[in-house]
Amino acid sequence: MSRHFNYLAIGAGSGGIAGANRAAQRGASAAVIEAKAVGGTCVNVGCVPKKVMWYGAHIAEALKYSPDYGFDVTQNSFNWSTLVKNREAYIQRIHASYQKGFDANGVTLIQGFARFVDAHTVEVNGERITADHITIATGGRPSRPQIPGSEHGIDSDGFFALTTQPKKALVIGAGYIAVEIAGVLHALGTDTHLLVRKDRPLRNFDSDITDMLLERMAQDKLNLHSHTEVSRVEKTAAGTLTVYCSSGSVFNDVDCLIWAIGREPATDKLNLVSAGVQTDEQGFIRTDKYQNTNVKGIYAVGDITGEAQLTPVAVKAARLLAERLFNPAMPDAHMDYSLIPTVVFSHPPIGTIGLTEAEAVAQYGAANVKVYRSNFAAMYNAITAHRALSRFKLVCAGADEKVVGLHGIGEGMDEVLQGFAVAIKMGATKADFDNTVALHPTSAEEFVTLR
Ligand SMILES: Cc1cc2nc3c(=O)[nH]c(=O)nc-3n(C[C@H](O)[C@H](O)[C@H](O)COP(=O)(O)OP(=O)(O)OC[C@H]3O[C@@H](n4cnc5c(N)ncnc54)[C@H](O)[C@@H]3O)c2cc1C
Ligand SMILES: NC(=O)c1ccc[n+]([C@@H]2O[C@H](COP(=O)([O-])OP(=O)(O)OC[C@H]3O[C@@H](n4cnc5c(N)ncnc54)[C@H](O)[C@@H]3O)[C@@H](O)[C@H]2O)c1
Repeated sequence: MSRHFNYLAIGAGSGGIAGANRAAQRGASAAVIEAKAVGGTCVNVGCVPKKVMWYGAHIAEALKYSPDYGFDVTQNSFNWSTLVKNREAYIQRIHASYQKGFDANGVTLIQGFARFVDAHTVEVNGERITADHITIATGGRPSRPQIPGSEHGIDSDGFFALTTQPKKALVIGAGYIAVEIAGVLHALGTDTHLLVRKDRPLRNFDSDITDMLLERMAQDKLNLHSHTEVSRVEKTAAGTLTVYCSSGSVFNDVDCLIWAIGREPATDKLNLVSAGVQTDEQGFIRTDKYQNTNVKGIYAVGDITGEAQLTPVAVKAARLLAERLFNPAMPDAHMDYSLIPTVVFSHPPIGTIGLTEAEAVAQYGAANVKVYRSNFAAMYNAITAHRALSRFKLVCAGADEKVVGLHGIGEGMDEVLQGFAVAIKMGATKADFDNTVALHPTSAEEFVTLR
């Protein structure tokens, strides 16, 4: 048995789905192969379940503030499994809507694990499938450290598989995932410890923003352990974990250890050698700006390319590739990887685009960089005993004070960023920000009233 398509995506995650649908909309016969669940990391074990958990944490925080708003509420319990059940039902609905989209566009979904046979052929479930154009969109998986007992921990996939709430959790790592999972667990009432190897999490972010994150973590009593690296994990007879660190500290009675130490590309089992596709030493498939790999007719998009590992990046790159291949009006379509906005769903959320202050100084020289910042109490917390600060910051460069970086941490920052990202992508200057009438009373207005 064999089939032929104009366009074939391997992996039905953010990039694979977006590219196959767009190719079909442009008249190509298109198929996508998925080994696990449609929607990939984002829908099943990433953005979507994470954001649902974050909203759950948000409600826990609102309950904490509610007495100051006049509510006399008795919270009897929090049922983790109800939250998980409703979250998974939502994910099932997303699966169904993807199938509807495939049906509407005429995309063929093939369930199974794909391996290359040659540059135009893949094999799945014993069937050979050929295509004029093949896009590798296989994403990645969580990494594990090579230390004794690491198998006693779980990773972000395991976190989303938890059906009961951990009592005492250790989250290891300093990136997005570690910060987000630790924040959710802490807000929902787990005794949470975030362990980072250096002084702080999110070290690539603007230090003014991470300073405020550290303040807010301390205020909320989330246990951050800096300069703490796990060296060994042991399981006790009682089933709990004892976690030993190279600093000498030991954590006892841990019932959940979560590794959030980065992700590795899923290229190892694809048999790329048969197709002649090269990877870098870490296994990522590097492409040119048109998503071309080193083999003609084979492309890569999304996390597998090692570029910014974000769903909208995978989606946009895949759609633009499909436009280039099948839309004669867009022969030069390609993704612009500059100025990608990003949000960390911490407590409160962080939003950022462009250069940090340190990066701007390195690029333009200190004399050519001007920074504006504001610390303020968002009105949400103005009447609560919990007086929490937000911090917003603009990094400007050159005589015309072009805004080259915008950073914020505070309630609502996740929603504030998108509109400002448009302005910055268009090359807005500080004067453009100043010329914009504020929206009052909001946190966002701070960005157009900075002095
Ligand atoms: C915990 C977590 C939270 C995240 N939160 C956010 C967020 O808030 N915002 C954001 O923008 N991004 C977030 N991300 C990142 C985002 O999920 C990824 O950037 C995005 O999913 C990448 O899409 P992709 O198409 O490259 O790969 P994936 O979504 O990983 O999809 C790859 C698919 O390929 C399949 N596959 C692999 N090999 C084969 C094979 N040989 N044959 C068939 N199928 C195969 C896999 O099963 C998978 O379904 C998060 C990630 C994680 C882990
Ligand atoms: N809100 C979002 O948009 C969002 C959320 C989650 C993930 N993501 C994407 O997924 C990607 C992966 O996230 P991530 O958090 O897994 O990776 P990451 O690369 O952002 O962070 C991994 C962290 O783990 C640390 N680390 C590595 N080895 C370690 C060890 N042995 N012990 C302790 N710490 C160790 C690293 O120093 C690094 O800080 C992100 O880069 C991001 O693009 C995005």
